[in-house]
Amino acid sequence: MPPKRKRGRPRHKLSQPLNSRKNLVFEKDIEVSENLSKEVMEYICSYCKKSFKKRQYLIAHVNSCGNDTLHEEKPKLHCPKCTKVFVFKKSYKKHVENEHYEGPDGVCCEHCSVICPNKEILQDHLDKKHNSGTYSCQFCTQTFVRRAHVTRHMLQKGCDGRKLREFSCGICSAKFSRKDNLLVHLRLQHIMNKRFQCKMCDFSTKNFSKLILHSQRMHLPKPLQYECDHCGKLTKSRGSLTKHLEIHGDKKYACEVCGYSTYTIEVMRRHTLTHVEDKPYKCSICSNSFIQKAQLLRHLNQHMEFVCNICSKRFKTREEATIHEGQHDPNDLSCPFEDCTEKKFEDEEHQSIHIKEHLQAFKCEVCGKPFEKEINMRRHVPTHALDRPRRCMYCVNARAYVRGEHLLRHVRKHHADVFMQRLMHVRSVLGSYVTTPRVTTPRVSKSELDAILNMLDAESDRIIEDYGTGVLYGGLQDINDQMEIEIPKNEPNTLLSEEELVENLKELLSKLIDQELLEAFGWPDKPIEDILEKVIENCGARPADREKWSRVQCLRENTKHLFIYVVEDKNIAKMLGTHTIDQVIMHILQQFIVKMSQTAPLIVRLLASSVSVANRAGKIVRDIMSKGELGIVEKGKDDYQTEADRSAQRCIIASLSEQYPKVRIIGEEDGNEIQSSHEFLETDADKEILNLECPASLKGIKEEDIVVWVDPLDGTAEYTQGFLEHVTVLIGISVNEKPIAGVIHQPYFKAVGSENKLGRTIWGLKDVGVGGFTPGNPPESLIITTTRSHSNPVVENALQVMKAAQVLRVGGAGYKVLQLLEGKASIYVFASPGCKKWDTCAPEAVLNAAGGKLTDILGNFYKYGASESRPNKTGVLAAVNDELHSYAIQRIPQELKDKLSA
Ligand SMILES: Nc1ncnc2c1ncn2[C@@H]1O[C@H](COP(=O)(O)O)[C@@H](O)[C@H]1OP(=O)(O)O
Ligand SMILES: [Mg+2]
Repeated sequence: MPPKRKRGRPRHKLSQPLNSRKNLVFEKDIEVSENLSKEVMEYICSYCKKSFKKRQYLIAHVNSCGNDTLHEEKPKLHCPKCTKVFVFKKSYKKHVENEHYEGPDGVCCEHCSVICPNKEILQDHLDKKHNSGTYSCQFCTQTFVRRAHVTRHMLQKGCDGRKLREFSCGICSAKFSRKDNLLVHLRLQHIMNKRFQCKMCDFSTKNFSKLILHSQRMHLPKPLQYECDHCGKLTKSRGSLTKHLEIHGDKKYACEVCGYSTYTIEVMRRHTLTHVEDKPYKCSICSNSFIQKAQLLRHLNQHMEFVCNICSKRFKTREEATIHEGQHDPNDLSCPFEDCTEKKFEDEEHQSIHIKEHLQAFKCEVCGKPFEKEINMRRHVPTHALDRPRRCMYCVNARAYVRGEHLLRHVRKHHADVFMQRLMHVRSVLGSYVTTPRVTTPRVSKSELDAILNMLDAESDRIIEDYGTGVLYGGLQDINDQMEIEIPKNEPNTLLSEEELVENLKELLSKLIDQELLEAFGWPDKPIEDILEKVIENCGARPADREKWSRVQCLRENTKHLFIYVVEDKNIAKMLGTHTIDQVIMHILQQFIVKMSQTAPLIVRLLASSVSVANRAGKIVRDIMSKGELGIVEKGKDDYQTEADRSAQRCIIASLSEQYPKVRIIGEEDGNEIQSSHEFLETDADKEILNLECPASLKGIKEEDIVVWVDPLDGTAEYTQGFLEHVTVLIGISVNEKPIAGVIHQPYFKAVGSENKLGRTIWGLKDVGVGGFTPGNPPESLIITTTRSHSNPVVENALQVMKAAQVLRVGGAGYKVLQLLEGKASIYVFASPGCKKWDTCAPEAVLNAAGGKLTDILGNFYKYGASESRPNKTGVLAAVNDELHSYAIQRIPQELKDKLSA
């Protein structure tokens, strides 16, 4: 069928290329009637859009305009009373007569300045300008702008039951509803045999208007374009540019059904139709309807497939498919696809398996999944994309979904209240509100679901905009929801800093992923994000797009994938719905600790707990000092106690006795029976220690065998005098009266390069070794370390006999032993009874584990049983090795030894 002629007056102006002034072609001059003011006329240059009052001015202008392909437009008529412009004189005259009537019997429009000659014309004006869309067909309820359109609609559609007029072509079978269309058809198809030839190329057509279109598209210079200053977009007309500029303003049109907002009213009108079940363009084959005609046409293509039953080749018509099918030989066992190299098959089954492979021609380029229809493959591909996932802002971790329907399914199932509220809103706005809002399984139409999805998208956009892209996690939970979420103990409800996140992820990967695999991916040298991505890719998932997400977002997103694709643990998957990614990470790591602390041997667990508890006590010591209220109490001569001693001891004893109730714990300060205070309870255990391999000799130790000696603040005198680096927290673990493990925590230690971070914890375990510091070789010359605040003539006498190159006078037994361990001194000598079991138990255990030795001045080991007397009456003598220890013992005069043991 020939293409239908477009209705209305032709939009394009006839134009031809011109090479010289001679070739200038003008439309036939308009006869300007006397009563038309010349002021209203103008002649416009179509190249530079300059306007001229007279035609000859325009002709003169053409010479200077410099364009050799000029063409002229018809002069335009400007109405002096309003802003309307006319091309046709007739229209202009009609406009003046009907809308600017000057006679005495004119009727005024109450909405605008128009004056009409009579009521009918006024009614027409009202219909057209002020009552749009109010005329409807009483049979099909379609609405129209004008009354006349209803009549035309009746004639064309036959809604009122009257038989439609039909104009058939007598030569071919073409049928037309309008006589003029039939005449055009006859003229073009059957009478005029002539083809119109393009003068610039070989193109020819029977249809003259097609020739015009062709020459405009192919041979005219690019139409004048208007450029947007904001984004550089080019538009063909000034009007389109004005329209386009709206998008640089606010999204001022909001849909009251779903909250979607946009810049222009046209887009909003189109959007509103998405909420209407009955869309204007209906498919005659199925129940689908569409907003745009192009959508319907695309959809109809899907119905237009006729498939060969043998090779499933597709055809546009049934006839073509049937003819093709007939060409197949039913006994032929070859592949019917022409360009296939596999020709013969053993049997029909093999043949059909092979044919299926041909039919699944569309493969997803990400996962290789085959599809028979390209459209299905296209729908599938975005499931791999993480570019802009939709997010459920009602989950703490803002769970991401690639497909809208999955988000909807999730919200409907897990946030039923939210879903119902949105549904009620949509229905109330659309006027389909149900009287029983609490329907357990409401039937929800597709357009309602689309509206709810739009609302969810708008909500998540708003949140992301408000909070910035850095905060995607933790969205819109109601207070009630938040209360329902049980945050596991020790998991902070806040987001981790980037540094903390990286540290925790490293630990997580080392726990979850096989070491060999990690090393293959570049562990531990490559950045954590690279390794995480490789782990995810290795499991067939696609990592987050680095260009679209920040580093922290990528880390969190990829960790989520790690949990979903790599760990595949049901409980973790469940937790992802209720906790932030950071919380899940912390929870898993905590679980590892709990698991380790349940399975590790008692002595390892106790040491690990002691390290954590000593850290906490150190913080208490610092906090009390920074508050400045030390609460000093004099216990005896040169023996002080502060609030720091008391509080730190309370923390240590409460925390250890809570976890190890049968272990005997003896602290320096009075009140060992101090009640456990939850304020100071520390139940963490150091992970590094929990990972230690416990020697067989220590595995069988029971709680009852253990006595723990606690000096909550060794070097109290120094603490009160400001020699803070001398201060230590000591926890010594003894079994069968011997010190076998110990912790020396230095609350005021400053590591070089990280001066802001205070404190370090040194530990030692028999037959395992020491940790928390870098051991140093003993100094080349003999350096002795001794008391700073508890000296006396006997102590000085013992020092003199050592013939040392240097004597260091520092506070605390713990600090002095540290000096030995770090190679700052080689022997610790204190020939006085002031030290107690809690001062030496931990230092002795650590020194032993490092290969050193601590005894009394006589060379005897102290015993650390619970019933032992507390004071170390015969002084302290410690050295980094046996040799130096023996040397010191030999140097101490017998007279001095006798004096101390007396
Ligand atoms: N005469 C003393 N009276 C009380 N405590 C002493 C005495 N001599 C030593 N100590 C304790 O032994 C530790 C080591 O002694 P010094 O620092 O003199 O070398 C001291 O930190 C101190 O413990 P504390 O400070 O915990 O009271
Ligand atoms: Mg002490």
